[in-house]
Amino acid sequence: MATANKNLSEYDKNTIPNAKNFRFGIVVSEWNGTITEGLFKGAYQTLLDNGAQESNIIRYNVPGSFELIYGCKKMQQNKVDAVIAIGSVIQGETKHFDFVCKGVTQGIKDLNILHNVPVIFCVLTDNTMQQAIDRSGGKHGNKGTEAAVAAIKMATLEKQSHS
Ligand SMILES: Nc1c(NC[C@H](O)[C@H](O)[C@H](O)CO)[nH]c(=O)[nH]c1=O
Ligand SMILES: CC(=O)[C@@H](O)COP(=O)(O)O
Repeated sequence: MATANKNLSEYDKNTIPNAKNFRFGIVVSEWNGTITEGLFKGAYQTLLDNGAQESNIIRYNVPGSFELIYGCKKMQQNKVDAVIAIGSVIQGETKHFDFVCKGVTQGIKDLNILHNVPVIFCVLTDNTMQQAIDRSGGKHGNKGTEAAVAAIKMATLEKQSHS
């Protein structure tokens, strides 16, 4: 289902475990900063809305989405229960968009395989700035909200897998 048919900010609060005992890391790319800050605000507020404590949310900044891989690897070492990787990649004139998107996708996938701390993919890969605006608090909602819900669910899964 395309995002256009599903608002990214909509979720059933009754299906979300309470996050009060979890620690979260959020790694934010500085490229397209107005977009990534919107994504961060959505994710941060959703974590708080579902019981997370401000003192249990750690933020790192990295220059661009490609550096999310290293930043998330370091965040995984912070005794957090889940990591959210936030970036905004927007198509330019060249194929660089393809390499950045593929690189960060593969890198975050690898981190989920190599370490037992889930890393949530909150990286917008848009053709235009308007598409990014629409998905970071605009008409299609906020992918940061979606990512925070995923982070809480995956932190819960990881905890259950040890019990
Ligand atoms: N064009 C975008 C980039 N490019 C920068 C790379 O992510 C990386 O920081 C650079 O290649 C140095 O390693 N990054 C984004 O996040 N968004 C873009 O649209
Ligand atoms: C995703 C990118 O790296 C891209 O925005 C850079 O723009 P360009 O392809 O015009 O160099």
